[in-house]
Amino acid sequence: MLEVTGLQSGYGRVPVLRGVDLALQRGECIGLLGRNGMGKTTLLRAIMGELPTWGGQVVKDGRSLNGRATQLRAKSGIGYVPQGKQLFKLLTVQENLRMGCVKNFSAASARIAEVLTLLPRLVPLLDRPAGMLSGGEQQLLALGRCLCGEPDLILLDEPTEGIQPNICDEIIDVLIHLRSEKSLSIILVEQDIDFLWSICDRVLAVDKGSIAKTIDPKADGSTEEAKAFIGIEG
Ligand SMILES: Nc1ncnc2c1ncn2[C@@H]1O[C@H](COP(=O)(O)OP(=O)(O)OP(=O)(O)O)[C@@H](O)[C@H]1O
Repeated sequence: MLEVTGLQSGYGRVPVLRGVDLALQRGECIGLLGRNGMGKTTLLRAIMGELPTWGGQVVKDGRSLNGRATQLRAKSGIGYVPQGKQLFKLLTVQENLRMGCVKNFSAASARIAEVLTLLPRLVPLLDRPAGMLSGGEQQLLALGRCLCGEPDLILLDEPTEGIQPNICDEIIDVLIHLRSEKSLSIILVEQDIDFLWSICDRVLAVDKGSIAKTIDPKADGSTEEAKAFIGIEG
């Protein structure tokens, strides 16, 4: 469903992605792992069209997305939950969810109701400004807003950063459910190896703007391999 070939991108005139290749099937989850500044966020942003494609191709469901604006990529079924969440802090939870209904605004109420069945913790918070939620609640809202766009592929950038374990578990449960019930495809940037290993079919190790190796989470010694790659002892 997604094929990225030879993708090059960066900031200003500074190259970051130096020819990234990856392919993702429907219902598959791949993780991106790597040390700080290696290009993981840049890769998600380039797939989403927030950064220009300098070389290579991003193809979804057989159609090239090169030259297509972020909004059109969202309409093609890609959802993005950026690091730092980028919520509308002064708008309520309900209004933020409404803003996410990019595919079919006229059916927003029904879609929001559906998303709230997956994220019931947001129900009592619907009238509260997003800026007055806890960090974990904001993360759930960011995921909920993304799901309101009815994506079939979501790009998640460090969803567990700085949040409590119980909310991490809720996020994992929702992702596992959507993957198995709706064949949602996921690209997940995460530093938390347990999280990656709980959900990913493959983990791609990103180094200096390209994919250095592919790790099979089911293989013996794979967590040690991952820790060695990002420089964690033990
Ligand atoms: N807005 C920006 N303008 C210029 N350079 C940037 C910008 N954002 C990131 N960079 C640079 O691009 C490189 C890759 O950054 P990126 O955020 O993709 O790394 P990352 O692998 O996601 O790291 P982290 O784990 O720290 O989030 C880094 O050298 C970074 O300093």
